[in-house]
Amino acid sequence: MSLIQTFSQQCLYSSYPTPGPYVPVKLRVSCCSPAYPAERSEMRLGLPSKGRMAADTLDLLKACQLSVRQVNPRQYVAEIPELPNLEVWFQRPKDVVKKLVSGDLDLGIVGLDTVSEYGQADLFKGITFDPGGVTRGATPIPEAYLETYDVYYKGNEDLIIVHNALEYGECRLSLAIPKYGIFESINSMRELAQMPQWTASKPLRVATGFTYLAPKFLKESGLKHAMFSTADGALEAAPAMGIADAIVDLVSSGTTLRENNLKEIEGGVLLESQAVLVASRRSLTQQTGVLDTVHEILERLEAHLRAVGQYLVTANMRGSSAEEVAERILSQESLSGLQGPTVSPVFCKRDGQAAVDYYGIDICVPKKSLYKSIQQLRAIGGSGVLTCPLTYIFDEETPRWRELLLKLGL
Ligand SMILES: Nc1ncnc2c1ncn2[C@@H]1O[C@H](COP(=O)(O)OP(=O)(O)OP(=O)(O)O)[C@@H](O)[C@H]1O
Ligand SMILES: O=P(O)(O)OC[C@H]1O[C@H](OP(=O)(O)OP(=O)(O)O)[C@H](O)[C@@H]1O
Ligand SMILES: [Mg+2]
Repeated sequence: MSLIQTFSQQCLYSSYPTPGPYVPVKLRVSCCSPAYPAERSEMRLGLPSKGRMAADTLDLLKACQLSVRQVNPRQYVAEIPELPNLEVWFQRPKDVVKKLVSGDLDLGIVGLDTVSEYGQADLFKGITFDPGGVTRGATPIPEAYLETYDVYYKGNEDLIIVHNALEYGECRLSLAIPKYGIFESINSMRELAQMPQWTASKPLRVATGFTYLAPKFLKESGLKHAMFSTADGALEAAPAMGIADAIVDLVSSGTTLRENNLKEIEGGVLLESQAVLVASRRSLTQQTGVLDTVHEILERLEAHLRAVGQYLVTANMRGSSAEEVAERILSQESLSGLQGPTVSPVFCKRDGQAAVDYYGIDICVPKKSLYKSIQQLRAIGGSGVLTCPLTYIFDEETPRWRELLLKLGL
């Protein structure tokens, strides 16, 4: 698929038909009906098989008591005992998305960048890709592809982001240019687009693995003359090697750009990304059990992510009434809790009757202000302070569940 993209984008978007040093592209296309599989009874969740997201994804699921059980680390299929009738399939992140689009997976966890780049179902409609094909890159694009290309740019709604912020894999997709030479004084996309150097015969050469998002972004930024080459890694070397003028790649700490004398520019961020839970609309609406399973996963994810970094603090406090104790607690800024403190009477027996001298209090506090909260509690008379990390905070309703039902029109 990426070769089809590269091929069509180079020919359509670049101003000249046979791009100089760029490799000829081999492809063969054939028509077929949409590649949805026969109805399956089991649900399938795709997880990254390798790379920086793989371990974090398993860790997150484990923290939600959804541990993945893999009989053999070389096997690509596994299970989550808590979720019956669900198969886990380990795939490369981009293949998770492609298989969601083709209907071979129902759910997946990958970076938003990967969903945005590869989640374009319309490109696949009526086309299969054969990497062993024979057509060469200089061949004119048949009319049918032009139509596909147009549809493709409009995006699609076949994939639904169920949870958009799983709080790992944070990075951004950015355009970067050299700090030196003709780019020394260029600091924004507007300035880059206005440079006189880019013409039909000498377009801006961009190296990127994002052959859908990058051309779309440059086109929208008003950069008329641009062409694209693709590579699988170490893109940051391309400008210094003279292969490209700019790159579009993922950035998180910015170290790789800095070490390679490259800089980001104003307006040059294409996308902010982190891990997301994504589902096929078709599976959600048509396959038995998928929506219920998504509800359970979503509830656990939301409740867990809400609880991350929060501690439950309990203490006893002497007081004349629950209100008086609550007022003392609320006078301290670190002790207001999620919805205010819970204050409950501690009963003791005095002269044969139940009496209250102490109140038990429960508060949630962020880990970073835990010690400060304990100091404040002590200062207002708290004793017997206990703390424990929280696993879940379940709200009355999972906000993203409501959003999902709305998106599905349910
Ligand atoms: N530097 C980074 N910091 C944080 N997250 C990143 C970074 N680079 C990539 N990611 C996120 O992790 C995902 C997987 O990236 P990773 O490099 O592990 O795999 P890949 O690039 O698809 O595969 P490979 O590099 O092996 O070809 C990306 O899609 C992105 O969401
Ligand atoms: O801003 P930084 O923290 O320096 O991270 C950015 C680098 O991380 C990713 O590469 P990765 O490590 O995945 O290697 P790859 O090029 O082989 O994918 C990305 O492609 C950048 O090269
Ligand atoms: Mg990578």
